[in-house]
Amino acid sequence: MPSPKARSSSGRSGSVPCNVTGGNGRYEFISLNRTPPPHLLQRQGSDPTSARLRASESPNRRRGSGSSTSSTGGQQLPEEDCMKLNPSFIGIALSSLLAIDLWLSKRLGVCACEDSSWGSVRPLMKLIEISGHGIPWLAGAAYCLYKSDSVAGQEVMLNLLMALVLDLVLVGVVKAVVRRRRPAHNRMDMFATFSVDRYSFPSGHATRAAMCARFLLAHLVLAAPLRVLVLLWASFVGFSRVLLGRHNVTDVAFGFFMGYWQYNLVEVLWLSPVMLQSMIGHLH
Ligand SMILES: CC(C)=CCC/C(C)=C/CC/C(C)=C/COP(=O)(O)O
Repeated sequence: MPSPKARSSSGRSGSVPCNVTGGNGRYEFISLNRTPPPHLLQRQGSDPTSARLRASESPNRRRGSGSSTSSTGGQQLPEEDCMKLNPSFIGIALSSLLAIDLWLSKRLGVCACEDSSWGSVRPLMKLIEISGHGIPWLAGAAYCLYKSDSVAGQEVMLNLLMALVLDLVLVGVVKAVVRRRRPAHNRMDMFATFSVDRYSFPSGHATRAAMCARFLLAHLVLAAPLRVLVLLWASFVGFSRVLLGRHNVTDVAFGFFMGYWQYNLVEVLWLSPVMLQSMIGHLH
């Protein structure tokens, strides 16, 4: 492996240096996508330093002038070098978004502990947290299913239960795959968590809030003030995750997005009484 210094300045065979010194001792920058001016090409070939560096190249580098190179006006550019020297626009945009996300989330984590600037409202935030937790929702849906005496009511409650379980599974899978750590300022004092809940992307509370809000609006809640209340509740659940320092903003934003689409999946998988009866029939 050539040293980093040698890699950045070498006039290796088949490649164009990022910068070279001109005759006046100043650096001249040239584009990788353009053919270098003849005086630079000539200097590449004759300069004893660059010749020495070319000679010390690794076999890999030398192979770079073969099939895995891109041609630029007769010059061969190793593709790996092009990628390093020209970081992609998407890469820069993502790193910038991530930096803004971390900065904003840290600033908004004003209830992360009791002595934070809004530490006094932490108990209220934790109450909102519990309202979006999986256990009260699963227990509530199971209780309503048990108490419901109409077929329509049982159908809705059974599908809500199925939606809640689906949400836990999907969020668990994404968390286990992405493995993004929770913000450093978070205190891990949440009640009843799975092992994947040490990861923060996406927010399980946000997915549940978005999915349940859509579910309630579609099947249960009818009066306009209650519909507004449901939407406010879902928004507060998401926002409280960042205020408590549990999540970064992007975890919650993606959680809302995922929960919204999860509801569409629930509609596709909707269990009708006829289907249930045939499933029960198959079991017997
Ligand atoms: C019946 C049964 C196994 C219930 C499990 C319910 C449970 C422990 C859900 C976890 C809910 C939770 C803490 C999610 C994490 O939410 P984030 O917003 O912090 O991702």
